[in-house]
Amino acid sequence: MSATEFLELKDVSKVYAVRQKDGSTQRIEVVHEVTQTVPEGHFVTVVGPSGCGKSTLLSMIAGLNSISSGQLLLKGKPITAPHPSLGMVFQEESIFPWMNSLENVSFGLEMQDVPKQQCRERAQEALNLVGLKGFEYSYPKELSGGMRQRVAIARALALDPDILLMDEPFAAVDPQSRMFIGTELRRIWSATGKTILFITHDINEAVFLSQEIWVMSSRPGRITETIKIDLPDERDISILGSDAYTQYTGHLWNAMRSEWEATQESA
Ligand SMILES: Nc1ncnc2c1ncn2[C@@H]1O[C@H](COP(=O)(O)OP(=O)(O)OP(=O)(O)O)[C@@H](O)[C@H]1O
Repeated sequence: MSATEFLELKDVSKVYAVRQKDGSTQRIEVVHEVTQTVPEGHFVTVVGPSGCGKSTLLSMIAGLNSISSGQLLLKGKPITAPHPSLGMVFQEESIFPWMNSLENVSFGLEMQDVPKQQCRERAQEALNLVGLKGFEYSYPKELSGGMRQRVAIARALALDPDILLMDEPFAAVDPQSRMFIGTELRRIWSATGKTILFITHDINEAVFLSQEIWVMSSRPGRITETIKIDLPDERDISILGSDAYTQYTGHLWNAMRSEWEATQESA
């Protein structure tokens, strides 16, 4: 399989029917003709102003939302419904408060009728991978926000997806912890070789994490720029002071400012 055949978006658009005061519906285009490819094993981040259609784009790739036109292909096959090869991690904490970490991570596997013993083994492996060995029997309220999100990542990884879709997964984590959990995510990504598609509002996080950043325009969301991040693969927080890092964040701030200004003008 050539790299371009892994995840392909060809002229993908999304139109929502938005209910009006008089009960009628108005068709609003939210995503406009997005054509992009994600090679297998890549880490791609989507940034753009609030409401530009980032989550809509991700939910279409997850098969949770239909496309209005265009083509969306994973390994050459159309994505039409949620699929086990697509793992999702959301912004809001989605782990169950009444289950401990091991039970939370096992849950998805049990739903797929994986034998109980195998569920526990795979859940334990996933928890080890996200650095939560020793916290298997802790309940969510006994973990920090960052640790709870790592349980959510472990739950997605335990299902061994081809691609991990992450919609602002660290939005509720405090800024300092966020950079550390970002370092953890890079380590998990290197260890598993998974393809990751990540959404964030945080420019520093986008540059720190990614190999490639897609800048989305204000609604209807188009990809206005694809930025390759040519920073060393081994990234830790020491990179934050480097000239190259500062240049990328500066460039991204400017790109985002133009899009933000466009949202204000159309408001
Ligand atoms: N099911 C729906 N029906 C109608 N409109 C919707 C629906 N879901 C989202 N929208 C609208 O589509 C637009 C894009 O929403 P989306 O959540 O994709 O944007 P976003 O870029 O992820 O926003 P944010 O950064 O604020 O999370 C918004 O104007 C939103 O109101």
